[in-house]
Amino acid sequence: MPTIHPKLVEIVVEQTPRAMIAMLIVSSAYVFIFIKYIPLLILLVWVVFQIFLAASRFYNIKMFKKHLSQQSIKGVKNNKTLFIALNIFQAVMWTTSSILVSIYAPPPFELVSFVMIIGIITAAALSMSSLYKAYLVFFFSMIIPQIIIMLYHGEHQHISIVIFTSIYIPATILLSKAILNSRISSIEAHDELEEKAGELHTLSTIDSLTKIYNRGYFFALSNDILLISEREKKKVSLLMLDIDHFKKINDNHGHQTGDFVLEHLAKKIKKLMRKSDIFARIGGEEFAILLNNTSLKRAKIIADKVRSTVEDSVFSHNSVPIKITLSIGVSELNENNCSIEDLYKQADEQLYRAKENGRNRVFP
Ligand SMILES: Nc1nc2c(ncn2[C@@H]2O[C@H](COP(=O)(O)OP(=O)(O)OP(=O)(O)O)[C@@H](O)[C@H]2O)c(=O)[nH]1
Repeated sequence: MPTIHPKLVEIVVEQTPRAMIAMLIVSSAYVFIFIKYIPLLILLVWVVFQIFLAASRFYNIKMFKKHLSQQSIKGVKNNKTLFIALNIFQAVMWTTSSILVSIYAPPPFELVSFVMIIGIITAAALSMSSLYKAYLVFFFSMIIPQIIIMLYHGEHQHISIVIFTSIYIPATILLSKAILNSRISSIEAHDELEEKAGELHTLSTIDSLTKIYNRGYFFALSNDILLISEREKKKVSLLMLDIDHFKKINDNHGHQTGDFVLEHLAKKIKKLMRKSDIFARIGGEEFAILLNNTSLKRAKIIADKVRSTVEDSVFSHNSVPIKITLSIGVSELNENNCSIEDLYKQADEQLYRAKENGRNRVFP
């Protein structure tokens, strides 16, 4: 059985309170028109039932909303069943109103009552079409008794109305189906747009090989973090990491092995980082880590931990063991290095020194 899109249910939930208010207005108009003819006690009982029904529907909608937000499948299913049951009850109430008119009011008031019911059914197409089956149940529970009442009166004008109603039935069903289809298309378009936006966000922020942040996003994110850290007077450090002699890995084992090493190195380093650290691939075999709330002294300890972990690791690709080392440059946020570009420039210079001093080391 196909499941109904939760957004369709949400539309019904949103529109029902408005439909209920309209229903109470029509009920008041009915009382105002027919108080002259229908005995007060009967009318009072009818009104009490209508109010009870409105309260039950409001309560059901409230629970519907709650279960939707809790994503409770069983709760939503129960609310949907109750929604249909209450609509049938509502149809019974309006049929009763027409029967009362037929009994107590003089002709042609049965026609006034008929027009009122047709108006309710048409307006309900707007609020209920999203739950199409529920609308069909409501539609037929409302229209069939009306046809029977018209046939019961049996005059030429009543038969004429039944003839027009039989044309009106498929037209209204088509109208409600069209409303449903247009809502489904707009929901689908919206979902597709959200999905595309998500994909675009990933493409613009994540490096496709290593699945960590890319250069552009690293600078954008780091800029924001530096602004907050400066305001809160917190220390921030930057590590620039570069694989030593990476070219040799590509040359000796092939580009695919090089890619494998980059991907698994990123995974290994990520495990060593805190959630608040910003880890990114800056380009080629170069990575950066922005360490939040971390002094230069502490950053050097972290850098050396990363360096020694990588030195001790073996990256096995197609049963070929690959060993690599890292050179790491470290810089700290201070009055001379106050932008991410300054921090990056200084860490890059320190990285150059780490390379010059023999590689597989942290500088300073
Ligand atoms: N497999 C693979 N290799 C890459 C990628 N990006 C850059 N490289 C390679 O990384 C190597 C970098 O070489 P170099 O800049 O000479 O640096 P290095 O060999 O690591 O030497 P040092 O940095 O001086 O220790 C080049 O061979 C690039 O082709 C990539 O995405 N995948």
